[in-house]
Amino acid sequence: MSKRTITSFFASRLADTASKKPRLDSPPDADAPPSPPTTHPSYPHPIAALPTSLLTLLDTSPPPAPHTITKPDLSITHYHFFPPPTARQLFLSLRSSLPFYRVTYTIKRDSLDTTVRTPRYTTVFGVDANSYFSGDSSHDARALLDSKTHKAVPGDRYRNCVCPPRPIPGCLEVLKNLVERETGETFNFVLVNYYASPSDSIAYHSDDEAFLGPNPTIASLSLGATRDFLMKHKEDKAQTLKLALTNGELLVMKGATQRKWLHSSTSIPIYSPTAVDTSIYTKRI
Ligand SMILES: O=C(O)CCC(=O)C(=O)O
Ligand SMILES: [Fe+2]
Repeated sequence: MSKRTITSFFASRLADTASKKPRLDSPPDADAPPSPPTTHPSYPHPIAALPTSLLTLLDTSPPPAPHTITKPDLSITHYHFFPPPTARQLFLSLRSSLPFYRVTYTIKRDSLDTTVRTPRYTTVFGVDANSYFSGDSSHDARALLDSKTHKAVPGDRYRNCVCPPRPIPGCLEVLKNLVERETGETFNFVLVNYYASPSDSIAYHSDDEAFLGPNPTIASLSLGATRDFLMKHKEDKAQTLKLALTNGELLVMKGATQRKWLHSSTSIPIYSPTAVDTSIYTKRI
């Protein structure tokens, strides 16, 4: 590449960056006091807002450069969405503010009921497209309303639901908005997995639950340690994929990907007190 070409390449990148709008809807004022925590009766405790200094970093991060992967029945785009130091601060902030839990469920093993604990921490927010929460994350008495009638949702609508509706707290709403702006998609669930030790992982599965629709878009933001994301085609066993998801990377799966492929996330190979990981998993319904 000639010198002239390199210069013009960087000149156009700089021009792009300068013309890019701020990434956040309301860019933070660095001197503003932190927003109050988000509260709701469905939360075990108030959920702290992201620190203002971190919001400022999110707003000034450079625009990400997407990469696409071409394989049969697969639609994946991935981005270096946040610079690693910003992603690390996000990880620490969310790890201390979010109410994580281990999901347990019961299976029959040799006709005995056995309780299984999932090998990761999780926390889920959002509600399906039949309902929505009134107000926004600055309101603490947000009511669950029917999407069509705009009246209170009947008490039994989510009675047997494994993930009872919970409004998305402000700290995750910010990230959801950034992902929506970049991908042009809208999401109404945010699931955060926290892999707290080397033995934490998620087994092969696809996010193909009926309520997600036939071709759901799933965006996954990785924060913390680099971790292998493994994929295999459901029918064509020769088709596999291994991606090392790094701190601050955003992976977007679309189209037939959930119908045709399985994905899993391994436990991390080398453990140190800092090599823990979380992924923010945003689902569109
Ligand atoms: O943590 C990840 O990257 C994947 C998580 C996942 O596949 C899920 O929660 O369904
Ligand atoms: Fe998944």
